[in-house]
Amino acid sequence: MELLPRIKGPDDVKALSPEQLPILANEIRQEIIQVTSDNGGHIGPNLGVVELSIALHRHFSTPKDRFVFDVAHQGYVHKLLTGRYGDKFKKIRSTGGLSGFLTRDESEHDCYGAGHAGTALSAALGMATARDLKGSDEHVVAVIGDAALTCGITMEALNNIKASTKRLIVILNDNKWSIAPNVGAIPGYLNELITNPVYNRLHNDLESFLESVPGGNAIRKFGKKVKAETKDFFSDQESSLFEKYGLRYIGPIDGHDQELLDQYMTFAKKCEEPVILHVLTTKGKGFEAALNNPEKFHGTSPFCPETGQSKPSKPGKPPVYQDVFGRALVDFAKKDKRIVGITGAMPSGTGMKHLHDELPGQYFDVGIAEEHAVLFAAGLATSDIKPVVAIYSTFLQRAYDCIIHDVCLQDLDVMFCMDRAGLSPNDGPTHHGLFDISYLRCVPRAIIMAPKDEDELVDMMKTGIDHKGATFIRYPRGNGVGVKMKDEPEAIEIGKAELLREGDDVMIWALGPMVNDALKLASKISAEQGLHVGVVNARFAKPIDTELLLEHAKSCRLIATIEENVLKGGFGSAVLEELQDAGLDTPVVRIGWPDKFVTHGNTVEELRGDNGMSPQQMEDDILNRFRAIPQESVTADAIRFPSGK
Ligand SMILES: Cc1ncc(C[n+]2csc(CCOP(=O)(O)OP(=O)(O)O)c2C)c(N)n1
Ligand SMILES: CC(=O)[C@@H](O)[C@H](O)COP(=O)(O)O
Ligand SMILES: [Mg+2]
Repeated sequence: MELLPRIKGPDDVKALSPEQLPILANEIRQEIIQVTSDNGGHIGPNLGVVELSIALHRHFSTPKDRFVFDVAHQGYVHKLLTGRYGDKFKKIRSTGGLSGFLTRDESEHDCYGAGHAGTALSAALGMATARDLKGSDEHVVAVIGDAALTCGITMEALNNIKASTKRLIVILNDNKWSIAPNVGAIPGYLNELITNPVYNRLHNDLESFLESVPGGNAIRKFGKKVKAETKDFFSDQESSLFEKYGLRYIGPIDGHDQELLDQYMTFAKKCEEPVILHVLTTKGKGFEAALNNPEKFHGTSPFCPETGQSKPSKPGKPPVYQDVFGRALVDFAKKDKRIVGITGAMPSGTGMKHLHDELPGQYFDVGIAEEHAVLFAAGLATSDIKPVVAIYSTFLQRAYDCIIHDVCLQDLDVMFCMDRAGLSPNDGPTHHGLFDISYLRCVPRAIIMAPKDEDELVDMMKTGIDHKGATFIRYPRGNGVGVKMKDEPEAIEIGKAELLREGDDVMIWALGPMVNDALKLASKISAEQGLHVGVVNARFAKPIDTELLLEHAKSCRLIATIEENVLKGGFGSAVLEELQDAGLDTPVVRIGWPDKFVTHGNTVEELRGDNGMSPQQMEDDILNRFRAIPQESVTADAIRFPSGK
């Protein structure tokens, strides 16, 4: 009988014999490989933390003890060990299945949610401090990756630990990888700790502890030998960066050695000071294809479990927006050496890898450091460099003040390219880019564009590169619409919309790829309802083409807006503001995302249908609103609903 199905929580893990643990580890790996081959997901990070997660559940007991995982993309093993094996896990990241990250409402064992990097240490410190204030005795364990150390918030928390608590356990899961190879000074420093082990300064307590456990003496002797050999490397009083921050540094140890993990976890639990246990793991361990390509298998689409080959997508699909962006950026950067590209540890996801490969001198990966990326760009822009900052819509939320205070207030010339604007269906609420129009529209000097297709994306990049000031281009995850690309991009007049279809009953003002949905809708309503429905490709959420909008507001019975953004403060709100400012009361129906966090699901279409944004729902919204307008020339029964209502 397999072990995994019997594991309902930490007590079941603790009940296993040491001999059973590798069997359990293997079962977990097979389950993760199988399920992610069907659903896609973060297979690499999770295969790397199997033994570590087992050790955590053998030494601590959630929900009383608390685990805080950074990003929480590596929480699949924790979920499998806390009763979520089975149908729910088989649908992880899919409709009705588990979240691909931890969320507080999914399980009592998940004390803290995530999806964005860098939050774990601060949250864990908050929990430890709360414990101290209440006088309770639970353990708090933060699990952070090596790339989490490139994140400023992690360093802010590190700085605060010593002043805040006496007991906090930090597990540094060092696999040398972010999504791409980790960057900056941190990996080099961690490597120093590995190649010249800081060695945990065999204090009496650790030394006597190691004497008391089987095999401990060997570790103790190794430690003394290393200390002797490295004494010139580290003077006694300064052994590691972490100890300067007031944490006891232990490690590095093999994060796949279950026995070693047991010993060091036992020791860490006894520490009456904050401790960081540096474990070395291998991303993708147990699956050859992931070992050979850690970047691809950090977060992957469905694949063949035997070969690791991605499951074939429909032939002839249009290019994905990130690659259109990346290739165009290379072309622009070749023509203008002032152009540089900046990514926050997302070269492949943003398409910046194309610039890295072709013009490495004009490429910068600053790590998981979005605030720094924007400030770095601001500094570059003061010296006649044209920075192009490629950060997902959702991750750019991190750098909001830097956008306002540093780039726009100083009127600096920076172009922001925000991929994943719209839904990231499988990643869910932490990754949907549904707020950027709202959070940017109120910022003076911000110019916000959204292309209707991949060809217009490149035109908007040209527009942003030519413009002297802050421009933001937002576009969705995934494939373009398959239009022919111009040979040479053409800049667009700032604030100029594009009239695609005439109409005087209803004018649909759509933004971004929703323009294509709007054209289909207009044709259908016109054909079925005998209404004259027009479509405008708005192109700009700021500034709006006020002249054209007011012309339509005076000539049409209804203005409809459609956007891939929340309605609150979105593009439709901008249209309302313009009409009000002009003293016009033309009816407006706004179609966009509701004021809620949209869960994860299988597809964009499915989530749209769940949130009132299917084609039929959009059509009904428009007709309902049109029908409610008191108009002598159009009687209510002249409007037949497609469904015959
Ligand atoms: C603020 C933010 N920026 C970027 C990302 C994208 N991202 C997700 S995981 C990851 C790398 C994490 O590396 P590490 O912490 O070392 O964990 P590992 O995947 O190696 O286990 C990145 C950059 C994110 N989730 N949040
Ligand atoms: C966990 C994380 O934030 C990234 O791995 C993210 O899931 C990547 O998203 P894309 O797959 O849309 O690039
Ligand atoms: Mg890592």
